[in-house]
Amino acid sequence: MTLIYSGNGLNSNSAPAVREDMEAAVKTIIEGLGEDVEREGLQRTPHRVAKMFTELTAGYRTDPVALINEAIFTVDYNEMVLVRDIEFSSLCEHHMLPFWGKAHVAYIPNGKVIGLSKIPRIVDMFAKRLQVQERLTREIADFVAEAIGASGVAVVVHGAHMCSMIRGVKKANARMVTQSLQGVFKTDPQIRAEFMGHITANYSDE
Ligand SMILES: Nc1nc2c(ncn2[C@@H]2O[C@H](COP(=O)(O)OP(=O)(O)OP(=O)(O)O)[C@@H](O)[C@H]2O)c(=O)[nH]1
Ligand SMILES: [Zn+2]
Repeated sequence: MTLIYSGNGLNSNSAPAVREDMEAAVKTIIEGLGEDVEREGLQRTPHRVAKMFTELTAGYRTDPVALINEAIFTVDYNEMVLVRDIEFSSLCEHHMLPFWGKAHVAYIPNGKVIGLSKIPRIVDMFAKRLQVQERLTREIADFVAEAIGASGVAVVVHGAHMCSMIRGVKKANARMVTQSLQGVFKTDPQIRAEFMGHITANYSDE
């Protein structure tokens, strides 16, 4: 299997060492705020922040082949598969502030299905990077499409962006909705309508 998004081969489970130059950069920011970097509460903050950003960008170090772990199965099923309400958090690439929300990922198989848990793992691999919501949405769809050769893929993402909630335009209630519709989801209005119906439905187990 060839995958378009190759990781750098590192295993995302082993936390990488925190770079000292990142800590120094955080220290510079704290000093720029006029704070005393040596006071007790701030002494380890450069280390904590560098470690935090490394954790929040673990997707750069996720190996996509290890993620899928060959969990692609031949199944005689050619109807929609949908995993909805996948919570995610990411960092906006403009401000490095969080954005978070839910992703809904559907596909129509073409002979192959993918392990259920792999869909949220794919969402996380692309969310844990510096992102814009549009690219996140597109990358999830492209990856699923290529991994299983689906007849169609649909991804809808709802996001709340802290950078426009607590600063700047300060619209705490505004939400961004993005979508990537590929294959039959783009060409067949009925399949698209079924998908939209499933992601807006209230199921009794919720
Ligand atoms: N399209 C898109 N824009 C985003 C996303 N996250 C943040 N932004 C926007 O990126 C833009 C950056 O605009 P700039 O004018 O360069 O930055 P700024 O001066 O901080 O802008 P304001 O947020 O308007 O104060 C802002 O409009 C943000 O709302 C995203 O996921 N997608
Ligand atoms: Zn932002």
